This record gives sequence, structure tokens and C-alpha cells, in this order.
Amino acid sequence: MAIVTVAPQSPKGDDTADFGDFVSNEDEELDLEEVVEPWVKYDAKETSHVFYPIRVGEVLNERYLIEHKVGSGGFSTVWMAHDLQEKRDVALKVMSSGDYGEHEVRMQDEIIQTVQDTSHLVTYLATFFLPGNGSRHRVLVFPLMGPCLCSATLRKVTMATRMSAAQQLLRALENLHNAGIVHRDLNERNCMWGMVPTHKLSRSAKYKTLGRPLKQTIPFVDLWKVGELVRPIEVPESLRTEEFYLGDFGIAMKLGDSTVQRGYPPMEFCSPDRLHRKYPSFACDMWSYMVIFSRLYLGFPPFPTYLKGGIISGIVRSLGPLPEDWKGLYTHPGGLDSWYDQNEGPDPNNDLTSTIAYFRPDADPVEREHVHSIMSRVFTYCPEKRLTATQLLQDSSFRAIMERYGC
Ligand SMILES: Nc1ncnc2c1ncn2[C@@H]1O[C@H](COP(=O)(O)OP(=O)(O)OP(=O)(O)O)[C@@H](O)[C@H]1O
Repeated sequence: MAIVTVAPQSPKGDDTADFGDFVSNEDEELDLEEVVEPWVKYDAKETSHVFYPIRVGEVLNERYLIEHKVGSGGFSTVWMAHDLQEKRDVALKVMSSGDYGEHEVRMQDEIIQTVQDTSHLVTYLATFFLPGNGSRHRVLVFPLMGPCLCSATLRKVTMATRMSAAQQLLRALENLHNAGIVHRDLNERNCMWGMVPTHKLSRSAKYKTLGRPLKQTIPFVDLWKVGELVRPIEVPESLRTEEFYLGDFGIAMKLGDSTVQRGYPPMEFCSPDRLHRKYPSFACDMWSYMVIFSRLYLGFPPFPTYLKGGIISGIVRSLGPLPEDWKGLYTHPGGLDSWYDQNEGPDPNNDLTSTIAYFRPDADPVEREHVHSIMSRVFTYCPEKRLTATQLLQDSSFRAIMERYGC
């Protein structure tokens, strides 16, 4: 794929264009601060991996007109842009300075070449570099997706939609695993519904539908180019499609790779074996998948994080003690000896059966039994005993739940 390095430009003859509103008072400024990346991420004095400053209305790589903000993560900002060449809207993932993005591009290429069906994986359309301040930034161009699996979206969608998403995600994962690739970072922000194409809308219609960009020039940092902190789009239900996708291969690996990118999924999604220094495996992805399945089915996470000791205490309360020989291997501070006490069992008031009954009182006993069977065969400590994606897709309880919801 051709990689071009070009400086950004302003759209010619478009200086009257509307690109959103600057914050007009301190309250708006504080509200904005809640939903944007911290400004220090743009300060080379604070971090060696700075974000690239971008302002709404500029054109990157002579081609991508930045129209809005999508979001940000630890190592990237994501922008909604209009591809002036192909006349479609895309998402631009602009990586921090340094080598960020190189591994993701390698994994994406591997996926494009070896995964049989990539239709539910978010793979890149193009890539280029932006020259930064003494460094460069990798940019990945993606199709523009809809909302990720956040609570606000979950509340709006039917059970049929949620279970269809669970099935589509499992098929996507099966495809990835069949090609020998472990995702390693399955979590709610990397799972997205599709989005109806917006390129036929005028910019003002887009802003009406997705919210006007509320923005502020990046404060406190003496920057080499203008950049803005921008409130992200909110995708309305009318633009969400029923397709469900898996993205972000930033720490994915081919099984057997000698070098493994550092990183874990967020704690609530991470398998307990990974948190006890076990090697990343397909089974780790399956644990994370089951946390997502639970989010979709129950509407809530399956294990609480508020107990002393955090998520692992929540898991132990529900499933019983961790294997004794894992003692001393916990990767984080604050581990508890009680997690490995084989004399303890699951708390009957907070085990999987009661969690399902508590969150889904409307489901009949047969349905609950199926869901219990699904969860308990994946929420198992021994990675070797966890169902694989293919096994779960063929599992009679999984099939029964999918049939119940018309999937
Ligand atoms: N192609 C896309 N279309 C629409 N939204 C996207 C797209 N890619 C990413 N996003 C959204 O942009 C936000 C930032 O994504 P990004 O991959 O930068 O970070 P993250 O996955 O949230 O965090 P981290 O990379 O630190 O784990 C997320 O909310 C994600 O759902």
C-alpha cells in the first residue's frame, strides 16, 4: 500500500465554512474537559509519545477533510473525515508520535491476507504519515463505524439486536482464531455497530444528526501548530445498523510469535489466567468475549469491581477460589491470599445463577439455565477447559438462546 508523507493544508476557498462552536464560558469548558483527551497528551514536555494536534476544518494528506471528532484512546485520537477523493466519510486514527501503529498495521496486513472472512473485522482502507514536531505520526484510515458497546447504546437496543451482536462477534472471533490470531484486547470500546453512510448529508445535516462540534483550542501547551479539543460525535439510533464489528488490533498477535506487544484488555475484560502471568491464548479472548456476552445479555457486567481486591474478588465471589498454584503470580499489587483458599466456595447469593436471576428476572427458568450453561463453560479458570469460539457457536445452549431471539 502506498504511503505518502505530506503536510496538512487548509481547504481552499472555504473560509466561511461552519466547523462547529468554540466554548463560550467556563461551564462549557468544564463540560468539554470531561469528554476529551487530557491536554497534556499534546505536550512534548510531559510525554515522549505526543498526540498530533488537529483542528476541525483542516485537510490531511491533501484528501481527508476533518469534520468532527470520534474519540480518543491511550495512543491515538480518532476523527471523522470526509474523503474528498472517494467522496465518503471515514474514521482517521491518528497515532501518537513514535512507533505506535506499526504493529497494528502489520497485524492488519496479516488479517487481510490470512483471515478467510473479514466482513466483521474493522480493517484499514489506507495509511499515511503526518510529519510532526521532530517526529512523525502514523494515520490509519478506517470505514466510519457506529456506536461502541457503551451502556447508553445498550439501553436503547432490543434483546434480539443484542443477541445478534453476540453471535456476529463470536463468528468474527472464530475467523480470527482460525487464522491463528489472538486479539488480546476484546473490550466494549473495540466492538462497534455499523453506521448508515453519512456522505450524502451536507455538513450542517451531519452536525444536526451527530451533534455540533463543541471545541477549544488546546490550552496551556506552546504548540507548533493549531489543534483543538473537540467533543465527540453522538451516533443516534437512526444511524446505527444491525451489523456488529470487532476492531483495534493494536496488541493482537499471531499464536507462536516470539515477541509479544505489551498490554492487557481493561481489567473487567481480562481473563484471570492472564492476570496470573499465563501466556496470551485464544482462551483469554474467550473469557473477554463472555464478559461482553454477559454485558449484552444481562445489560450489566457479570462481576463487580467494587469489592476489596477489585475485579478478581468479584470473580472469586461468583465462581469460587482460583487455582492454588496461581498464588504469588498475580500481576498487580493488592492481591489477596483468600482468592486461593480452596476451603471457600462461590457465594450462593452472588454466584452465576443468582446474578442471572437478579439481572434478568423476566427470563424463564429454561432460558436462564441455558445462559448459566453458556457462562459457566467459558468462565472457567483453566484456559484449556474453556470452550473455543467454534465449540460455543455449536453449543446447544448457545444455539437455543440465539433461536429464542430470532438470530
Ligand atoms: N473506525 C471507527 N469508527 C468509529 N469509531 C471508532 C473507529 N475506530 C475507533 N473508534 C472509536 O474511537 C474511540 C477511540 O478508539 P481508539 O482505538 O483510539 O482507543 P481505545 O480502543 O478506546 O483505547 P486504547 O487504544 O487505549 O485501548 C473508541 O471509542 C472507539 O470505539
